[in-house]
Amino acid sequence: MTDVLDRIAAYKREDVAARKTATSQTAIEALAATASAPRGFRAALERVGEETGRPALIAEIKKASPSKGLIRPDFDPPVLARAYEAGGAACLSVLTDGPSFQGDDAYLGLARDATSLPCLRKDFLVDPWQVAESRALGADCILIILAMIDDTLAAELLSEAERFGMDALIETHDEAEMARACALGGDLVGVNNRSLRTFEVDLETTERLSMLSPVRALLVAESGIFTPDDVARVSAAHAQAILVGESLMRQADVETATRQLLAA
Ligand SMILES: O=P(O)(O)OC[C@@H](O)[C@@H](O)c1c[nH]c2ccccc12
Repeated sequence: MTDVLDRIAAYKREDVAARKTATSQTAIEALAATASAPRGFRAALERVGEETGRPALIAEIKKASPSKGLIRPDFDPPVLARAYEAGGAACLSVLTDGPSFQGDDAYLGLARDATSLPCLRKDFLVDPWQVAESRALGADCILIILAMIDDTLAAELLSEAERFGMDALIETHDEAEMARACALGGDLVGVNNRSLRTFEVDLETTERLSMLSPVRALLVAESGIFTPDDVARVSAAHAQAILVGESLMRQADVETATRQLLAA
C-alpha cells in the first residue's frame, strides 16, 4: 500500500494538470496581480514574538484531517478567523485541500477578508503554477513540504513565492530535510512534529531539529501542541512560532481557548 503522502501527491498532480488546462500561467498571473497586496507573514511572527516574549501563534482553520476525521462540525471560516484574531493569533493557516482535509480554496479569502492577519495557504504544492494560484486566492505565505518534492522544485516554489511578494514556510520532519532546508536558504522553517507518513506526533522532533535549523530562519514548531506546557516546551527548544490546529478547533469558545493557550 502506498502511504498517505504518495496518495496526496498523485491526486494533486492530476488536479493541478486540470487547473492548468483551464487557466494558463499568464491568466493565473493576471489574477494574482489583481489580488489584495501581501501582508507580511514572517514579519508579523517576528513582531508579535518580540512584543510578547513568547512564540507567535499561527492559528489553523481546519475542518477535518486524514488522521482525525471530522474535527469541527460547525465550521465557519470568518467566525473562526475573527475568534483567532481576538484571542491573540499573529497569523492564520487555512487548509484549502478538499479530498483529505475538507478544505476549499474559498476558505482562504473568507478568513483573510474577515481579519487583518496574514494568511498561509495550507495545501500541497507540486507545481510552480500553484504559487501564482495561491497569490490569486489571497495567500500571504505558501507551504513547501520537503517530504513531498525534490530540491529543484522546492527552489522553484521558493523563488516564485519571492517573485509574488509572499513568504514561504519550508516544512521539515527529520535531519535530512533540515539539511535540505539549510541548503535552500529559506528564512522561515517549520518542524512538523507529526509524521505525514505514520501520523505519530512527538514534540521531541522540534527539540531534535531546532539546533540544526538555518541561523537566519525563524523557526516554527508545527502540530501536536495542546497546552501552555507544550508551548513552553517548544519555546525552550527555540521555536519562535507555533502552528496549532486541532487543539483549538475542538473548543466551543475558540477565542478563550486561544488566549489560554498563549497565557504564560
Ligand atoms: O492540528 P495540529 O496537530 O495542531 O497541527 C496543525 C498543523 O501543524 C498541521 O495541520 C499540518 C502541518 N503540516 C501540514 C501539512 C499538510 C497538512 C497539515 C499540516
